[in-house]
Amino acid sequence: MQDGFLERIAACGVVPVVTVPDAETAVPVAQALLDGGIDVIELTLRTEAGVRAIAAIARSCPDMLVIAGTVLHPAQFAAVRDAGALASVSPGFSEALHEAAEAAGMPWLPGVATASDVMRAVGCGRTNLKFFPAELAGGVAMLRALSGPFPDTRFCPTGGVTSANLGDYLSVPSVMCVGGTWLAPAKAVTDRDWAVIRDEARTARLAVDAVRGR
Ligand SMILES: O=C[C@H](O)COP(=O)(O)O
Ligand SMILES: CC(=O)C(=O)O
Repeated sequence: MQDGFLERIAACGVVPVVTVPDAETAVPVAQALLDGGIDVIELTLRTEAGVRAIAAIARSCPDMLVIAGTVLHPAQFAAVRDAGALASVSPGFSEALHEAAEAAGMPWLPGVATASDVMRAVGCGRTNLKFFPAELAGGVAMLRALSGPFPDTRFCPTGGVTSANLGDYLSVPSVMCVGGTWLAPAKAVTDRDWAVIRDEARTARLAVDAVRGR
C-alpha cells in the first residue's frame, strides 16, 4: 500500500494541504482540485471537522487520494484509516508515531527539518519524509545538502512552497512532490470560492507538467 501511495503523490507532484471549518466544505474543495487536475488532498486534523471531512471525501470522490495531515497522536492513525484515508502525514517524527503507524497499517510521511531528524527516521526504516517547514528549514539548498549523507531519502517539502518556487523544489532529484496550502487558500475555502481553488490547481498542474517535460 505504501508503494501505491508514494507512486500516486509522486505522479501528481503536488499535495494540497487543506483545513476545513466543517465537513460539508470538504467535498466541493476536493472536487475543485480534481477539476483542476489534482487528484491528491491532505486534510489536516487541525479542526474538529478533520476526520469527518476525510470520510466525506473518501465517500464522494473515489478518484481522490485522501491523506490525513497533522497527525500528532498515535490513536489518530486508526481513526483516519477507518474514515477512509489511505495515508497520513505529521509535521515531525517520533518513535511512538512510527510504531502506531505500523500497527495501524497506515502509510506515513513523518516530518523532518534537520539531519538529526532524518537519522532518527531512517533508523526506523523511514526514508520517505516530509521536509517541514521547507523554506524556513533551509529550502532547496538544505534539501541538496541532506542528499549527501542520506542518498536514499525522498522528500515532500512543505511550508512556504508556492507556484513561484515549486519548480525549484521539483528540480531537486530527492524531491518526489511538494505540498502546501496555496492551492486551497483559507479565504477561498471560507468564501466557498471553488473557482479560485480550481484555477490554482490548474496552474499547479501545468507547472508540474512543464518541469517534468510533459
Ligand atoms: O503542512 C502544511 C503547512 O502548514 C504548510 O503551510 P504553507 O503551505 O501555508 O506554508
Ligand atoms: C505541517 C504538517 O506536516 C502537517 O500538518 O501534517
